Amino acid sequence: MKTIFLAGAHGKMGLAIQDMIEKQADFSLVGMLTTHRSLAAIEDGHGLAGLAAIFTTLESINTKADVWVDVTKPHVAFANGKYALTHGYDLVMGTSGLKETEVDQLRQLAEEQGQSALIVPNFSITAVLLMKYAAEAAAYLPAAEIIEAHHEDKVDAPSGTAVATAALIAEARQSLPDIPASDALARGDQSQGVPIHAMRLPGILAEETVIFGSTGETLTIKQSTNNRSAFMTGVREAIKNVDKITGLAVGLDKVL
Ligand SMILES: NC(=O)C1=CN([C@@H]2O[C@H](COP(=O)(O)OP(=O)(O)OC[C@H]3O[C@@H](n4cnc5c(N)ncnc54)[C@H](OP(=O)(O)O)[C@@H]3O)[C@@H](O)[C@H]2O)C=CC1
Ligand SMILES: O=C(O)C1=N[C@H](C(=O)O)C[C@H](O)C1
Repeated sequence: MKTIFLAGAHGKMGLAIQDMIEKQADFSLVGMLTTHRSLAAIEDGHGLAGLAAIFTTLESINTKADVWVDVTKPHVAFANGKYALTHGYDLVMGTSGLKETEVDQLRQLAEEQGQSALIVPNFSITAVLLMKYAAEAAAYLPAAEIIEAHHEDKVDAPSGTAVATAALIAEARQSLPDIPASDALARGDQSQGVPIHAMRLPGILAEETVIFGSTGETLTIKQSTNNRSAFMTGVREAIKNVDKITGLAVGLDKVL
């Protein structure tokens, strides 16, 4: 049996994860961190209220679990991750937007505390495959740009998936592309030398396109997520297998 503490339990991902947990015979949700604003949703009957303890601050938590799953917001995720790793939890961090320095600090904490941590930029299998194929292509095609599109509520940009994809491309390519210097804002934000263009629109959940350019040809790799159910197999596998990680790892592929 895996006991789980869910932070961000009444957001869009949190509610979907509660449903997923309820269907697993070997998972038990023991605690949830949420906000005062979300208490209304709980009163309206959303989620597993009554089956797990609900907390609204880190200081008030008085329960323990094997795994802390975080699907909150970028400005609170680092504090949550630190709390989890220093209070006996393994950590599955789904929240995007952590800074590189924060990831480094969480890695150090996981090592010091003997806990396991998995940061998952994207729980969907198509996104995991897109990142794998993009890294393979980058070894032959160094010039690449990323276009990501998300729903209008997403607070961080570029997306965690786009930043992770850029890191994989940067690591895999053997030469640097010749990107002409430009002050034009429309050239996107660069992450590790890979331009990323971000869109936020109603009607879209999450999409990523990577376009590689070469002499007289291009290669386009694209994935689309249309429903949050696409993330749930990945969340389940991350919870089941996070304890196999030593220290901190990034990417769902590390537990698949
Ligand atoms: N790795 C992946 O595959 C995926 C990652 N994500 C990421 O997961 C995160 C959540 O996404 P989503 O569910 O769509 O966003 P939501 O805004 O719907 O949910 C976030 C929830 O966290 C709550 N929250 C805010 N502050 C705290 C806090 N201090 N403690 C506990 N809960 C808090 C929010 O409450 P309130 O509204 O009151 O502020 C809200 O209910 C985002 O960073 C997103 O990028 C999303 C999908 C897939
Ligand atoms: O906020 C979202 O919705 C998503 N966030 C993650 C990201 O930043 O890449 C994963 C997925 O794209 C959905």
